[in-house]
Amino acid sequence: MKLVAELHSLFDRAAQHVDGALLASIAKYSVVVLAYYLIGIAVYRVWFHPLSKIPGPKLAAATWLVEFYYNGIHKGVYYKKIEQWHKVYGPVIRITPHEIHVNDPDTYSHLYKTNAKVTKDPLYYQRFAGDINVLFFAKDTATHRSRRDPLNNYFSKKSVTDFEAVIVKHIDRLCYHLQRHAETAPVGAGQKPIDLHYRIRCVVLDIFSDYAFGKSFSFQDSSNLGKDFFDMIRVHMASLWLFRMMTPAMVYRITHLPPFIALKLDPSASTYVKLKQDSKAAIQKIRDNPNANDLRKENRTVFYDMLHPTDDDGNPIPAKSLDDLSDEAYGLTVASSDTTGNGVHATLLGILSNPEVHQKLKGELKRAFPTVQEKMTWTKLEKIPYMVACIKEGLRISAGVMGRMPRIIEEPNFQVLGYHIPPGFSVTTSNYMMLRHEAIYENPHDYDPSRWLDENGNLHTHLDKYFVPFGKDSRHCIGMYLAQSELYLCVAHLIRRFDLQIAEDSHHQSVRDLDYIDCFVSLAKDVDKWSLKVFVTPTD
Ligand code: HEM
Repeated sequence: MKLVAELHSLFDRAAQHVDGALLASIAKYSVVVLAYYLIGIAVYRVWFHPLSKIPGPKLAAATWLVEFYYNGIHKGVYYKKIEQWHKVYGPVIRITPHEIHVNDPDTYSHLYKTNAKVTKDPLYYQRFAGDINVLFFAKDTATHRSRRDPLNNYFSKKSVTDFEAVIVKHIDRLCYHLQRHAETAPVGAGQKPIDLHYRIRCVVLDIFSDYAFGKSFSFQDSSNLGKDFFDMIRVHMASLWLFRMMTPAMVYRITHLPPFIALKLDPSASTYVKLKQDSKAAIQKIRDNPNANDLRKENRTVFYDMLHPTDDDGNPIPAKSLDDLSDEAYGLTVASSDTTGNGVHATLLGILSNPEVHQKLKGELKRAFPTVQEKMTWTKLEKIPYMVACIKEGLRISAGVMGRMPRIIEEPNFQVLGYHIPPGFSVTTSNYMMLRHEAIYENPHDYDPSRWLDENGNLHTHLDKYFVPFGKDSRHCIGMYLAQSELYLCVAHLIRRFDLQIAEDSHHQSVRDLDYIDCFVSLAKDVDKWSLKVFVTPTD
């Protein structure tokens, strides 16, 4: 009451004359009012909020600043903090004022099933990119379906298999560069190691750009191996945690500034601006191609189909604008790059740092493909149990999406391990924790393909229920077949065609050393420490 009376007298005085002392008083009282307001909100969130009974650190329940501290300031380490909190507070914890994190395999299956009554949490997803018209960020089920349906067919297993020749063409290019490197000098007689870090990621992007636009970025043959692009993703992803503190409208405006303003404010945004401009130009070219309607099936691209969408009965429906399509292109390019790149990286590192695994896989590949000229296909590779086990283990360790995948609950009676979660609040688990859960995997941080095999060397299926690198619900990865075919073919070609030997000055000597950033896609935490340097000898 005293405060209210003082504010009254303050406004009375303000009405009579404005002077410096008065302004200072206004500022002082504004700060006091704001402080009371913030304390009030924090008290409400911690003790009176519908989620107040959920265990967890009080500070994280009171404010989003805790998440910002670990992810924004300490560069994406919140997932590690959450993992520690689970050890202290149990499998269900509150990690932001409106979000519950669960570390329990059976809850994962309950939350991420195709018919679950949940939607992606807009507070998490849209705060990062604004309300843009792309698949990844679609909020409600109807919008999501309208964005996913035109793409589904294109990313089916059959479509990816039909595209295999192009995938292999880009992997052959990588093998060509390795062959050339091996010719500089034999191992032990002056050959320097070659770093596969960017080379692997370039293959992935060259394949994706060919798939999406019908024209490859050809990063493998560029002088800096696409480094600008990958650096740009890391800068963009790191800034996302700052965006989360803003409204979607503000984020949209920042990420859609006219290029000349964006470049003035931040010259390092040039790769982002260029990528958006290039993809828009590529899409425009497909649109304006006078022969577009005559394009043969095998020449069609993702964006050809998106420019000519049809409804379920095959009738044409209006296409998205060029700006929206270039946003979609950006989203798909980012979603496909480090996820798959890290998968190949972790799988190779796991194999090469375990001599027994390396020899066994090489032996199996030699048995299935006796000469290096023999054509390897994804279908044939999937028939080799040890190969499948090696890829599964790489996908498990690299986890694709390191951060969480929050879903808003719509069911009125949603229960998680005895806690009631009211509709409208957000529940999440993490693929990283699920794929390294101690109750499911023995020595979960080790690369061990044998965990996927029975005593006769055949694949067993009893862990499949928990194997979720691509998610499980209706929002599961649309690119999962493309990613898997790249992984199988890239790893198999490199292991069958070369003897690769990790150099001692390669930063990582085992998958345990790989350190990631908490985000939509798993990014290398400290990219300078992610070299994968190898000596190369071609095999007969
Ligand atoms: C090893 C590689 C990959 C892994 C492990 C992976 C994993 C995932 C996961 C776990 C999700 C669900 C994310 C969430 O709910 O927040 C997801 C979604 C998605 N992924 Fe992937 N991904 C990979 C490669 C790709 C590729 C190659 C593409 C390119 C087309 C892609 C495009 C997408 C898209 C568009 C979504 C959103 C789908 C939707 O909301 O309907 N991903 N991915």
